[in-house]
Amino acid sequence: MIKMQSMQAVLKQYFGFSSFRPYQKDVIDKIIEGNDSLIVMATGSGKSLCYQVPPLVVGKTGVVVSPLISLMQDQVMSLKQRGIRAEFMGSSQTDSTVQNRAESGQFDILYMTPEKACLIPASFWSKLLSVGICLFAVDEAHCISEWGHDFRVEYKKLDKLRGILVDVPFIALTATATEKVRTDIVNSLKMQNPYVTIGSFDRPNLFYGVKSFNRGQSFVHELVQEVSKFVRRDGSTIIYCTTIKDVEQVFKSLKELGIKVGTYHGQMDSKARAESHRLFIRDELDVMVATIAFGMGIDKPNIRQVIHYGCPKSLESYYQESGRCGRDGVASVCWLYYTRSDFAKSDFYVGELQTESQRRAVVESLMAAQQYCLLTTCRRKFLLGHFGEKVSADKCGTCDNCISSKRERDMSREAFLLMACIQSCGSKWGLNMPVDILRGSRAKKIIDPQYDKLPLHGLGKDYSSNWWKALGYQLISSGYLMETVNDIYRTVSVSPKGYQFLSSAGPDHQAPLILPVTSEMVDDEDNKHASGEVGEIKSLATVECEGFSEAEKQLYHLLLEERRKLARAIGTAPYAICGDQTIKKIALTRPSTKARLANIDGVNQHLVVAHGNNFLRIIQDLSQGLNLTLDGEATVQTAFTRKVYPVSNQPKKLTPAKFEAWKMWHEEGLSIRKIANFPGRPAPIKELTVHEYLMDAAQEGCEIDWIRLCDEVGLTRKVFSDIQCAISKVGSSEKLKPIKEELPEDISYGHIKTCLAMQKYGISLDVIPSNLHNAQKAGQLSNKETESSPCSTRTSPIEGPCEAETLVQNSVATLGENEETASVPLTWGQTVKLPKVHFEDALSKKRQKLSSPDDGNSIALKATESSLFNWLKNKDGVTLAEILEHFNGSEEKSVIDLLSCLEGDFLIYRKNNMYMII
Ligand SMILES: Nc1ncnc2c1ncn2[C@@H]1O[C@H](COP(=O)(O)OP(=O)(O)OP(=O)(O)O)[C@@H](O)[C@H]1O
Repeated sequence: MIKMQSMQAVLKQYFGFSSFRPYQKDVIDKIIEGNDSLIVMATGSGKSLCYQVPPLVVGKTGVVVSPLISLMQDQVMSLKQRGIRAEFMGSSQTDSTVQNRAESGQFDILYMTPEKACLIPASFWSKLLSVGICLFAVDEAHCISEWGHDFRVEYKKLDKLRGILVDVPFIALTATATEKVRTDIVNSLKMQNPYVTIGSFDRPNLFYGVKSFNRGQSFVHELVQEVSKFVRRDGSTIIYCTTIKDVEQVFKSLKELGIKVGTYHGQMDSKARAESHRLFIRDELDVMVATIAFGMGIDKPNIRQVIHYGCPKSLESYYQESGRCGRDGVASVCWLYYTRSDFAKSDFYVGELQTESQRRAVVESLMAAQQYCLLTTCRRKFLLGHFGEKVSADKCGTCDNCISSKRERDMSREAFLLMACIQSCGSKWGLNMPVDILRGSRAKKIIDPQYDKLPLHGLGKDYSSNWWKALGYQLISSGYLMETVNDIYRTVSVSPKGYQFLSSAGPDHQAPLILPVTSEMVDDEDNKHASGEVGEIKSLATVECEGFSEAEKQLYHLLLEERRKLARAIGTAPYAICGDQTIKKIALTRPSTKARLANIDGVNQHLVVAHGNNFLRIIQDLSQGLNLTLDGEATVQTAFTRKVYPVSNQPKKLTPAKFEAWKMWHEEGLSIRKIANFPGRPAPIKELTVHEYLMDAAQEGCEIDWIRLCDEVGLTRKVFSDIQCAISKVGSSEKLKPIKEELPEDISYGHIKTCLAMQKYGISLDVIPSNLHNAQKAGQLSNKETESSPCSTRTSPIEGPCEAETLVQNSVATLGENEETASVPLTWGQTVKLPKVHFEDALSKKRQKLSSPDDGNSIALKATESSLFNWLKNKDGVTLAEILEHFNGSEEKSVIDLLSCLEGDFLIYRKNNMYMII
């Protein structure tokens, strides 16, 4: 329990977060207990926190091995902005004192390259061991395995440290690891009975889409126009190209449009690459055009779009690279553009590989990426399936294939021609040969084997070669054709299912064969240029600042600019100070005191201590200029009630009954109960069924007012967070039953499904008002009439100014003479020495000051700072209403003031409008 409180305190104090993400708490616990651990979790899921928190809890150094200097530098920069003592050791470290300071235990977190870890003398380790080392973490651990997609030889040598760091827990972390790679990691690092955590690979806030394109200048022109619009509206973009030539071409076109763009590739010298990287993460560049040399571990949270300009060489690298997108959890988009020629690059990727099995692995990886490109079903399901994760739903609702209603038509004649042609030329070629025959080619490769004499020669001239290849891949994915790999060569043959079709057909008669018209086919059939389709990016872009008033929007942008200036002045990245989402919350709540600022999710203690006064002054000045009041009631909910995609017509996959139910609820405002018992029905249906209809409608992109829905089904913040806890305990949201079993009886499947849907669409808990108008008792979804009411868009945050001494004063008061100091700016740009705050000391001293509980039976109980604190100590979180009920002898305003003071002192915190002890 004590450890838990410390973990929670560390989380808020240093990171500014009020809750752990799934798995984090358990993993941290296990590490603190001394277990070796293997952590396989999605990109951007927060793995780093698992090794960053333990050193702060136990007060010993955590050593982290990381493959890239730039990655380590970014991490160190961010940690320093959180008041954490972090450094890196590697060839580019210019500070010669780092090693001495490291071995005497002066760092909480110490990063090093694998080379450094292996080469540093044993005396370094023994000195560090004597002062205390709490973990040895290997980040991007898939680099250990030759089976991983990014093998590094030096990683293989880390095992020799096992004999030196005998009782130190070894932690391996990666976002992509097949079973084979996982076993390799555990064996290579000689892990002993490791605690293994494998989370979901899903990134629910990412939209996945694919398009075919041609590498012509006109396409590049269209693309850069769209990117420039996107950048202006939504934010940072990375464009990954497969060649340096493409990088240069796209870069040049963007530059000509006046976009702030940089490049990153292997032919740039290391200084130029580092500068480009630095400018991008510091928001000085809006677009980075790069080869895959740029990427692993980039944790700039506000990248809103990742475009692949050309098919990647494997789905593993696609997942890693697209995983740079939307790391703050906000909806973001990942587009992949491919051309047919990308699929023929096996020769290029196979390069120097010696063995057939290595070459085969590369070809198979490329084939999986090709399959992803040509898919007509849910891309997310395919991607997750590739990593061994089963998804029962056929549609995710947030990929291009799930949201667009694809055209289909009978292609039996064309399928007959292609399959017959493959059969006629002996099934020993890929798709190119039969397609060239059908298109009547007279190339040498056709004439020599006399394929021009085949009766099918020239019968397929009406379609382009790309059209035929698209059909070929449709037939492969629907099982009429089979593709086989021989060394690096692929051949296509007719499958038993295809034979069946051929044997019952002839040139003039075939059974109907309905297939989707893919985007490549559409281009051909409608004579439509691929470039015209780029425009779709726009309609799928994230909706920034939805629900903000005009003035709040302005304030948000001004605050972003102020954060950027501050970051520049202190030489850090804006996101290291705090994330965009935190700035949004500041723009909406406009705190007037440090206590209120500290209460915002994402605000850590270092920010409050070092920059709090400046932030408050700027918030005040800007708000005044925009006629906004301070301590505004957060219209936060509306800001995060993101619409999915507006739908005017019935989505194709939604049955009329479901669409009707959604229209009655959404457009006519009828309650779920009214819809279930609608007089027009032959017989009433269950309310739970109506609720499920609404969930299906949401899945199909219909707009849902989540506040109203939560209100109707009784999904309170408490219920929502109970469900989140249950999910994190179960470790997966794939099956509902185990989650339900972790929860009280009165929390229904309906609640769980709503909660999951909201998580999936990235809808924050903040949307749920603290006092639901109609909130039924949980679990009574089908029992009570819940007339719909106009949706409340306002919560009731705690009001009233805080007259408490400020956090800085408190903290300074607890410091001894010899406390360490940290350099922080006084105003934007100036720096002074501020005492380094030891939070635990402050906390314990504050606790000692408090007297024993005066929780009595008196009729009118008065709240004091200490009585309030002691009473809260025994509670698992209470609402303001409950506090007021208990301390019935105190005025609401004075209770709120006391709470603000305790919050300001970091003794209590507020989460989902519940007050808890840190
Ligand atoms: N509990 C939390 N609450 C809010 N944000 C969090 C939490 N934990 C981590 N984050 C944020 O999530 C982002 C991603 O975290 P992190 O860099 O650790 O991801 P990762 O799992 O290592 O991903 P990758 O494998 O792609 O590098 C970071 O910006 C981090 O600050």
